[in-house]
Amino acid sequence: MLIPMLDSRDPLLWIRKGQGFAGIGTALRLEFSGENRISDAGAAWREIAAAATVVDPLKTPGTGLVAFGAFAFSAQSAEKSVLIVPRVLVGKRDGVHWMTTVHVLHPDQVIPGEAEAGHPEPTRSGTQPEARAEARPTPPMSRPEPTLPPATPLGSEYRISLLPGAAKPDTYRAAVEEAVSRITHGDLEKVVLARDLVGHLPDGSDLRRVITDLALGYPDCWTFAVDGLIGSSPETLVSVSHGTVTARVLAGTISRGRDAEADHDQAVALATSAKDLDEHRFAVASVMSALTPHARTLAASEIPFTLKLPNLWHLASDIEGTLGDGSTSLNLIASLHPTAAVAGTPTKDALRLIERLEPFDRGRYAGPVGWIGADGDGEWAVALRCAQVDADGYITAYAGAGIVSESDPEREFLETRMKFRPMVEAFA
Ligand SMILES: C=C(O[C@@H]1C=C(C(=O)O)C=C[C@H]1O)C(=O)O
Repeated sequence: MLIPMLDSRDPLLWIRKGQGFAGIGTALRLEFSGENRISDAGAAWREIAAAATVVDPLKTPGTGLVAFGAFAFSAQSAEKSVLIVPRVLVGKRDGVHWMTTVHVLHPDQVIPGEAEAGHPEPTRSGTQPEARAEARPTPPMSRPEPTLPPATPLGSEYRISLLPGAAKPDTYRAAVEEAVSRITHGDLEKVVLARDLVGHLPDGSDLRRVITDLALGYPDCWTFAVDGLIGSSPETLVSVSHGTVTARVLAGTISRGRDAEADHDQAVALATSAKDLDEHRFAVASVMSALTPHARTLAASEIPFTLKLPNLWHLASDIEGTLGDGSTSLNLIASLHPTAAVAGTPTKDALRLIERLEPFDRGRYAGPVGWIGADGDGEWAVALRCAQVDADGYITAYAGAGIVSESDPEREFLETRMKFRPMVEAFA
């Protein structure tokens, strides 16, 4: 496992289905803010990648020079958006294991990203599968075996309650009611309204405990930890690999049933709910229109499917295409963010209403979180089912729901409660 190697208070992680990578230490940290935070990051990353000497014999997604990123939802946010290049990255994908070390030769310049392949897993078990040996780079054979960062035992257990923050339950219900009336008046079609829960992490607490719970409990989600933003998101904002672009749009939610039959009925109810299909349609349309100018081919599933998670069902659509304009994954998220799944439709009106009705700064909640490689490929999720843990230990978790004309304040409140479950349980 990668998690035991992480820093206990400042972990860097990107993992799904047991595959992904862990970052240790910081070689480079870049901060961005304001309207152009994502495109500024894209431009900065192009320069860094162009100046770097990368030794990457593996050429697997995530080998070579990689930056983790987390971006604020709003242009007005006080929270910084970041790109972080770890000093050491340990990765695992499709049976290949690697370690990348980064040396910064000049403060304004990152130089070599070296991927060392075929390294044994931290829990050494003797013989190694052949795939790993084959992936080992040949020259220079004389290079010493890289030493993996040590795995350290997890710190003692703790239990933290997350309680309503700036948006109390009644404030939230009132905000939903107001949004429904604005939608009914024709001011906009959909808005996603969130609320917050807060808590405090005692000194010396090991955040790897929370991350382990998330990774084990939500293996099909992207479990991430970037600059204190920790969570397990089911929603792929965009993934780019060798010219192929994919996205998974989620919008429309229902609770799981108590037994198999009730659970099946819930999935059918969701798949046939006019309200949820409406919400979903807006979200797919926003992703399709943002990606279309960059794609040579692009297609979404004909009808959404139901995606089962441990805490709920979602309506989901997968989108796939080929890139036509050489965009990097950061260029694409600059076009995509914020989608109608987390903002609403039309975007500008939805953002204005969020600003007015949510009594807190979303920070990086609902913003893009993920990674980018030197070639621009990368994987980005929408930062959902997450919390920001700041340097003083203050924790803020967020969850929202898409409001359309048929929305009911109590049901939307209960939906946010379901969405909080991963974080509430991981801290409890
Ligand atoms: C806004 C959130 O989730 C988004 C909203 C959904 C909905 O309204 O049904 C479903 C998935 C996400 O796109 C959240 O988890 O906080």
